[in-house]
Amino acid sequence: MSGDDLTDPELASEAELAFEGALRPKSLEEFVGQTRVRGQLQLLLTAAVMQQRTPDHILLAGPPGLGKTTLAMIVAHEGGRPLRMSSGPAIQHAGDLAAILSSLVPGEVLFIDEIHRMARSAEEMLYLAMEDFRIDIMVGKGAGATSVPLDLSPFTLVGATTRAGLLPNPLRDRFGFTAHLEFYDEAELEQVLARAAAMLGLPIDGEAVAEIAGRCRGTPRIANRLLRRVRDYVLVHGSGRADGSGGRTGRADLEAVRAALDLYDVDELGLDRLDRAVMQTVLTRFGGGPVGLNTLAVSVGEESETIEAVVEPFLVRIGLIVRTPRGRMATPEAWRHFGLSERAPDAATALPIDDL
Ligand SMILES: Nc1ncnc2c1ncn2[C@@H]1O[C@H](COP(=O)(O)OP(=O)(O)OP(=O)(O)O)[C@@H](O)[C@H]1O
Repeated sequence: MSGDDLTDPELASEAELAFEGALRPKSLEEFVGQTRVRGQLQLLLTAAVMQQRTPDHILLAGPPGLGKTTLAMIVAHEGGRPLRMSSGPAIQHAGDLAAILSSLVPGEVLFIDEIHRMARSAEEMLYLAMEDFRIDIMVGKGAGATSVPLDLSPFTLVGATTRAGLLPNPLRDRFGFTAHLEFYDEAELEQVLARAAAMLGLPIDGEAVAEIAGRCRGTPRIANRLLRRVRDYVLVHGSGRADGSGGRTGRADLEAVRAALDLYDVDELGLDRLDRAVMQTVLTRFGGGPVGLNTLAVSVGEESETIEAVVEPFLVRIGLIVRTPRGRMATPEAWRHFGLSERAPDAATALPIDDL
């Protein structure tokens, strides 16, 4: 994994998936942060148990790596229900969805990740399934085609999306509850990291934990990933102390964290190359903006969906960019962070991307 990939909340290698699986909290109580969402979910799940029915359908919205899959697993686990996992891109025809829905057992939790990427025909089938636990299956073709109703077992749909705005209203309205996951604050990330370090058997200093928490884009997935790189660093070099007194099995200290994260090009705000490229484009090529999303995406050679769902929410959150009706604009803080003084757009004097 390169330095860029290290802070990409969407990427996850197989080894990382196994590692994530081991670190996933299994209950709402163990789940760190998102206090409001946790309270709302707890109420919804408890009420369903008291009424002996399947919980309402749940939509989890928010940037990648904040715990949507983990929460879906918890919904199943807390209710002692089986879990079926699928994803929008895997459902390209209504038939794909019909096959899944018709094989659900009573009370099963169906998790559909990236639900906004499901085929339109499947989406329409889902409306009836969510509302009446029923689907209509088309048999035959052309004039002779007939629709045959099929009853389904009651189930709970947990949909996850990084782009709630892309879901058609009829689908969004059929979820009984929508949870908007927020980036985690540093105290919460410190808890995530301390828990993960303990599970990895990695002794780590408090200030080292705080340093990682400040550089992981408010995202537990990145926090855990950076922690793994720090663990590697300590394993190979010992702790970061100049005198090497940490030894090969040393503690992860502040020096080790700084050395490991600098090695992977993760700066003190957690910005990676793509973030920096976006900021540089806004600042130097467009004089601080406003600049439209598509122009920005083309300028940095990235898909606008990635800029909108992954890069921008974080840059907005840390106050480097604001969204205005006319486009994205850099804040005074952005000019300061990049050591530039505000000036008019001037393509001729734009810095090459590698200068930042
Ligand atoms: N609140 C939390 N407390 C502790 N660990 C967490 C929390 N949220 C997420 N994690 C950790 O972060 C990792 C990523 O979480 P998860 O896969 O649930 O994110 P996601 O939002 O579903 O991401 P994606 O949309 O990319 O699938 C998991 O391994 C989990 O251990």
